[in-house]
Amino acid sequence: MRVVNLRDFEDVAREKLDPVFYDYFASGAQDEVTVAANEAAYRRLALVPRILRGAGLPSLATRVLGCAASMPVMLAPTAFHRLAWPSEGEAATARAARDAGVIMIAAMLSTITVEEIAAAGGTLWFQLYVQPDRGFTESLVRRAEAAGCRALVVTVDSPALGRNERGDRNDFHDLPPGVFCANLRGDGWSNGHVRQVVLSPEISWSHVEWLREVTRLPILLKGVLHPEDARLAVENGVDGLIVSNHGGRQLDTTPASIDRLPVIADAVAGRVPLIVDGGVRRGTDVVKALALGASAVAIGRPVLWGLAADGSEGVAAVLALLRREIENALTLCGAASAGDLGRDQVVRQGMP
Ligand SMILES: Cc1cc2nc3c(=O)[nH]c(=O)nc-3n(C[C@H](O)[C@H](O)[C@H](O)COP(=O)(O)O)c2cc1C
Ligand SMILES: CCCCC(=O)C(=O)O
Repeated sequence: MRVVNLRDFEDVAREKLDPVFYDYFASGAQDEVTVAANEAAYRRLALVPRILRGAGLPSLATRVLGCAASMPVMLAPTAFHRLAWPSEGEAATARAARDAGVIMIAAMLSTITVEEIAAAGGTLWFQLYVQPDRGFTESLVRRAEAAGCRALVVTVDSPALGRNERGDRNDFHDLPPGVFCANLRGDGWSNGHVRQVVLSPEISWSHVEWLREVTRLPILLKGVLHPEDARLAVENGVDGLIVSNHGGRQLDTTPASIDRLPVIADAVAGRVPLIVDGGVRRGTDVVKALALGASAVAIGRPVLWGLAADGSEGVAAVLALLRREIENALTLCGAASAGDLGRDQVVRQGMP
């Protein structure tokens, strides 16, 4: 099959993957209402182009929290890349991100260590699930710092694991032999013993305060949907927010993340950069997010589809396709760069 867009990669990946792993990647919580809503919401938004602005070819390069990126797209943290590409896992993803000049947010639940991911040499941020064991959490932060990660992304939408019914039907509750959460096999643990990740409902703002003292890295909160939480985050010294519903994998029936972006942009009023993820599949989706106040978007599943299809080259192809689409959409919008878009260039389809 000839692959011409991001959705085509999902078809290729579905053919290649063990159906149980495919379901793990594709699925969301319960009825998957939010999974569908994330993509549907972009389709309900319409782009209003400006004309005759002589913008020339658009520049996609940007900076987020001091990190240069060749385009306003980053790799969302996703767990268990060796389920998609067993030989190399996240190392293949990291090479593609490096070569494309985009920021990769390495998941704490990666199947090779953060040090091994960092060896690719690209710009890396580290995603953390705060563990009730503060000593262990701090040791993960120190490892991420030492590996050269440039920001800490604290996932805050997971006080418990979402109810994944495809996983239940498939009885998928353990990783296959030889695949494990490499960062959780810490020093002092007997060979082969891997800590269990704990998703704790006790995580609170006090942990954010504590992390603020533990590290000088910029801290982003991932999974913010309420404007009051966005305000509290800024008050608590957080440096950036990821507007996200975890790709519809945590609380089902949450709103589409792109529909929350404007209210959160109003709440933070430019004080910290916003990244949005969930359902971004087209260059036009990226342009809509930028126009509505995002500094960048992040993509989750499309990266996994590229990885499953063709390893590092598959991820590279996904990023190249998206780049071309963003360039095309910006040009057709009359914009010279991401910053050249106005909020007035996005309206609800069917509305004046
Ligand atoms: C298979 C899979 C694993 C994920 N693992 C994590 C994770 O470990 N930590 C995290 O913060 N988010 C995780 N996410 C959520 C993503 O970071 C992101 O929010 C989501 O995938 C964006 O939606 P999209 O897949 O529609 O692009 C995961 C998502 C998927 C699909
Ligand atoms: C225990 C968490 C699993 C990783 C994750 O965040 C996801 O699958 O969405």
